[in-house]
Amino acid sequence: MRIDVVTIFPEYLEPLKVSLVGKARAAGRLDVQVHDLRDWAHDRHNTVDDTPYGGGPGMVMMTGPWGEALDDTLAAGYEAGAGGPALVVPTPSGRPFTQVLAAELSAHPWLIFAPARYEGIDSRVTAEYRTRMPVHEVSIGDYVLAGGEAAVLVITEAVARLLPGVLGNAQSHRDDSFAPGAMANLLEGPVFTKPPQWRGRGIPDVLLSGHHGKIARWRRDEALRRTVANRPDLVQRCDPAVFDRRDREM
Ligand SMILES: Nc1ccc2ncsc2c1
Repeated sequence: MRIDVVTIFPEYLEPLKVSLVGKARAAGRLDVQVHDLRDWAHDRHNTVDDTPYGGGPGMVMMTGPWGEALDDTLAAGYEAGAGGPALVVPTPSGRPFTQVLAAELSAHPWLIFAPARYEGIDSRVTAEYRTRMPVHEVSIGDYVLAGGEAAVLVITEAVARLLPGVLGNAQSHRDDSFAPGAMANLLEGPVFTKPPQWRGRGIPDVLLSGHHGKIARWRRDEALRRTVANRPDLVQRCDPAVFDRRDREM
């Protein structure tokens, strides 16, 4: 997969050089290119925003720099042999980002991220590029951020870990709270590792029993307990088998 990010804060994307995404880049499974939008703002002040038509607070990112930046980014990607681009626009008014959407995005061979600052990007930009490629407007949640760069980090990590060969232990993403399967829509329960005693706190006996059926049911029960407490909205989406009282692995 190729990822391009066009942003006025390229340094915000430095974390894409470390950890899982950094390793995927080093292994050649992911090619990430970050571009400074101001390189396509040609006035003396490298202006990328202006006041909104119709009035109102804040500033809107202008068509000019974005159009030139996206055209050049597309040309460079095609030149490098990439194909099948999709534009990803992180925005609070976008479709909620979920594991399902992460899987959808991971199916594209090339993602171009256009994180906005200020009040957003002139809507003609997405209208223009919708004629050439899929455009995904994506929200990572209902809170106020200064821009979309943090969302690029979140979306990129969630997508990269779904790419073939990126996760060392294939089991890991099958066990995720939000991955398909019998434990889907259940939050992860408590986890423990050595030492067996820490500040007078031990390990639940069942986890030391070696009884896989009992361990599996305990984990289901604890996951259900946490899901009811923190995400009651997910409970109705759980596989009915999680409520099965028998000691059995699922
Ligand atoms: N403020 C805010 C909230 C969610 C979100 N998702 C992508 S950019 C963004 C910005």
